Amino acid sequence: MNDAPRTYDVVVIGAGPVGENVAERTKAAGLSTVVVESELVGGECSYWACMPSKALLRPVIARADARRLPGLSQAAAGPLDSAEVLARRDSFTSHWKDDGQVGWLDSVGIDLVRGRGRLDGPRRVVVDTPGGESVVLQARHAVAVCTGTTAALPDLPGLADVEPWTSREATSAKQVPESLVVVGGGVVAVEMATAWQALGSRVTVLVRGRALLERMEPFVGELVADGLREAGADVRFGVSVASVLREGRQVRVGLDDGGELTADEILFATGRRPHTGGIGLDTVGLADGGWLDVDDTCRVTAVEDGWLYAVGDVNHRALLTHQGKYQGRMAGAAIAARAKGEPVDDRPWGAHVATADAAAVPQVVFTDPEVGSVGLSAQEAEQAGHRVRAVDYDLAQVAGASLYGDDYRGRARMVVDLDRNVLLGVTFVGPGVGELLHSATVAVVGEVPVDRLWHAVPSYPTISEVWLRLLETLRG
Ligand SMILES: Cc1cc2nc3c(=O)[nH]c(=O)nc-3n(C[C@H](O)[C@H](O)[C@H](O)COP(=O)(O)OP(=O)(O)OC[C@H]3O[C@@H](n4cnc5c(N)ncnc54)[C@H](O)[C@@H]3O)c2cc1C
Ligand SMILES: NC(=O)c1ccc[n+]([C@@H]2O[C@H](COP(=O)([O-])OP(=O)(O)OC[C@H]3O[C@@H](n4cnc5c(N)ncnc54)[C@H](O)[C@@H]3O)[C@@H](O)[C@H]2O)c1
Repeated sequence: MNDAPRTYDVVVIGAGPVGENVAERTKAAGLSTVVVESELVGGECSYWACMPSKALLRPVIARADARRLPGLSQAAAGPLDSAEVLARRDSFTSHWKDDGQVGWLDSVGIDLVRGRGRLDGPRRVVVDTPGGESVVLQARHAVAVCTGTTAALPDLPGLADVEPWTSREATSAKQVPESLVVVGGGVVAVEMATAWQALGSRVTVLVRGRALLERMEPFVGELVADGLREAGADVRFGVSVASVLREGRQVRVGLDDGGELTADEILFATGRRPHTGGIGLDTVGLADGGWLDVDDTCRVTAVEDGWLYAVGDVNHRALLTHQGKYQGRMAGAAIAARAKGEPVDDRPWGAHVATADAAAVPQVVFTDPEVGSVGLSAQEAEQAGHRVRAVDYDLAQVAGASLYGDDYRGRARMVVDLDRNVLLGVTFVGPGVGELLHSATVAVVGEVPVDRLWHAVPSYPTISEVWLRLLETLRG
């Protein structure tokens, strides 16, 4: 053990997208900063989540769009070249090598210590390196825990022997299984079912509840389920896995309704758990393995003296890369302000708080049809005590949408706060809506009065004209 501590202003544990952003902000503010990483710099997002999944999905969605256009549909009628799709996916993960991201850390002057970091009392981090050494890091001002999440698996006897797919295998598999069972009805389930079905697997989706994407507006799950079924997937609701057994190359899956399935692989897309086990939380008075509660500057509320921050997935505010990076920018700025004795602007929407986490989290789901949503659903808004009106519009009635593809199907909803005359949430479902979402995010975050939205004129003939139709529907 190398006991002599190396002292930095800021120590960041975990170099995923969020840890990188915290470090970038504190370093840019003139604070010496070190990041600790146990696997690959860039984190889950770069190698086993956002990037590989979207690289798999992009050709799937492009082909689906092409198939809706006479003159092009014939050319897009054939199967995807799965080898080419997987090869392009591999290039987007830099073949699971992090040299590029390490080069970026070097270029901005952030130090990297490879190994598993753990807290060892206030402001002190011990890193167990791959070479068996221990490196001690002492923070003058702050430690930021940015260790993310791992897949949560259900407690099924014999599950480990089956070697199930998690999001890691679903995004990095080198071959297309002939058949795949997907368990879960969340974002990972619907995106990965979309990808592997299009790449040639026979996909069965097992949803224990009654809908897909349950946290979104109810019509979202219905349209995504229709899309999956039309693509050939078998989507079943109200069914859970009761047993699993690997027999040769097949997995035998017993269902709680007495049914049985066999498939080459089974993917559990059943949520996430925090990557906080064994990272020394107990040495600073916190429970091992839990989510970390933070204030709006991402400072851990239960720790004295305010030196510990938890940023990104690990604080459970919004499990999304863009939202975690936003938290990273805010927390990094707050750490720097506090270190320099400067005022911290922690009023809502201030320079040092992640206010949007509660009011305006945007998310795009890359299925066919795509989904884009921001802010509160109508049900969430009502439960929060707002007096709201949900305004719906059939996207097929928008000229730009019908030009986008024949037999266009989609829907839009805006949730209007009737007392303040602003939008609390917006949801779009339909081909090509992902790039539309930021207009809604700006409207919600900016609390743009509905009367002023009338002056934001959408270009003709784009899908964005749905904004005008929603306003007309609201006015009656
Ligand atoms: C299949 C899938 C697809 C997704 N797609 C999207 C998407 O399209 N858009 C989107 O916004 N979000 C997406 N997400 C969510 C996104 O991946 C996460 O929100 C994001 O990765 C969180 O970033 P993070 O930095 O908090 O954590 P992570 O990316 O998990 O990074 C944490 C890092 O900490 C390291 N670490 C952990 N423990 C230690 C330790 N003790 N010492 C040192 N290092 C440690 C890990 O090795 C890792 O590198 C997806 C998730 C999945 C599973
Ligand atoms: N495009 C994107 O933005 C994107 C893509 C993928 C993932 N993500 C993020 O990653 C996070 C994780 O996604 P996820 O889909 O793994 O989690 P999730 O929480 O969104 O969905 C989990 C699903 O599994 C089901 N489930 C949980 N336990 C189960 C069990 N024991 N048996 C059967 N079903 C069970 C739940 O009912 C739910 O349908 C999400 O918060 C999401 O925001 C984002």
